[in-house]
Amino acid sequence: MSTAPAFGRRPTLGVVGATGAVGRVVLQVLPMRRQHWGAVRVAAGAEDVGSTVRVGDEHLTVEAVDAAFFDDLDIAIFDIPPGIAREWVELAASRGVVCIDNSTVFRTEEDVPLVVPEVNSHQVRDRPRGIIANPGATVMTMIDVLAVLHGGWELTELVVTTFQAASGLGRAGMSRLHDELDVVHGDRELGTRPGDVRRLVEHELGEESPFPAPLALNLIPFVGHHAGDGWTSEERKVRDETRKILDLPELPVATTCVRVPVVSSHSVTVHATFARRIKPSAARQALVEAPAVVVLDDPDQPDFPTPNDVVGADPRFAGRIRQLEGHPNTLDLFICGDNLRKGAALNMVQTAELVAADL
Ligand SMILES: NC(=O)C1=CN([C@@H]2O[C@H](COP(=O)(O)OP(=O)(O)OC[C@H]3O[C@@H](n4cnc5c(N)ncnc54)[C@H](OP(=O)(O)O)[C@@H]3O)[C@@H](O)[C@H]2O)C=CC1
Ligand SMILES: N[C@@H](CC(=O)OP(=O)(O)O)C(=O)O
Repeated sequence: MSTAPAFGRRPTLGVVGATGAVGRVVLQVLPMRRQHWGAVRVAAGAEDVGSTVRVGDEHLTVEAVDAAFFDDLDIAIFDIPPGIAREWVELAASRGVVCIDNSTVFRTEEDVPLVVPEVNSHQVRDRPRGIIANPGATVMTMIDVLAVLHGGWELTELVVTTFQAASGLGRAGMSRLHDELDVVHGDRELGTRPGDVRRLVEHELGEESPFPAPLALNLIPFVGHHAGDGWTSEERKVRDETRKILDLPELPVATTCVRVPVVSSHSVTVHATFARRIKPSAARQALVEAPAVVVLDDPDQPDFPTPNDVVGADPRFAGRIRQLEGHPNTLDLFICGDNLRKGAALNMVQTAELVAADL
């Protein structure tokens, strides 16, 4: 569809990859926000075509992704693997569909905005190619918080460690973690001898896995692939996407990305340095006032966020806010957020709504 919807007609939304880990959450988020849309259509890979998915009370038939699918759409959300995203997104955009893509493919391209509505909503209009990129879930976990702190104290340096859930690798990641947990269940000696978990998991499930090491009873300090100089692709993404969203192209960002045996919800520790002196109490108050952030921070209770406690929730949850003695321009904190929800699906739907309001 190459023209704006007729006056009074609500736009038609397409969800491509509707049966995946993120796509399913898009369909869960939509019923509460259904008033923005006319028809909703869904598409996925061959194995799901013809099946039915639900958006609230509506039952939608999954269509094939082909040129015809894009004919009647105004806006499309893409939650498909990066290897096929460029082809379909560019085809849809060439047919006048405004595309919001969740893959890594367009995020660092100069003429594609990378949008978080709470941080840089104005950029949805600056889409010369008709394409808007959605940030990775890891950056989404911390970006609202960083934007608030940057607004108050001017960020000059970041040191980040991530604790990423299995669902960051979609359905395949969640499924593998559950399979491994089934295998390690019940043996209380397991984990006490070097390599015993790896031997058992590989013996029972084979060596082929979406993860580069066993995840059950373990953690993996390597997410993505090697991107040069010892950094992983995920660590480069955290740096590049953070710089682009905050418009700080030179910001030093040192990240260590770690996969942990959590089903869903990413967490990060942040050690941030600012141009101005920052008091933890003032930072806490600024975060309490931020609409998309919830502060859970009382060391005496103790009260802090954990990934499992926040799964399924929309906000980012911040806690453990403190400062290194003698370093008044720094702040340390811990943040959790559902990587499939605001980390991916909800942010895309909110961005689509901004576009829809303006068509
Ligand atoms: N999981 C996360 O935390 C995040 C993921 N992302 C990105 O979002 C995208 C989707 O991720 P996720 O939901 O985790 O992935 P999943 O593997 O869980 O789902 C992939 C979806 O894409 C569909 N698909 C696969 N191949 C094709 C094809 N050839 N043609 C059409 N549809 C196809 C699948 O349908 P079928 O099963 O029928 O093949 C499925 O609906 C990826 O680009 C990922 O990098 C971004 C941020 C966070
Ligand atoms: N890569 C993240 C999930 C994510 O944000 O996807 P992307 O690769 O599209 O940035 C993870 O593995 O946890």
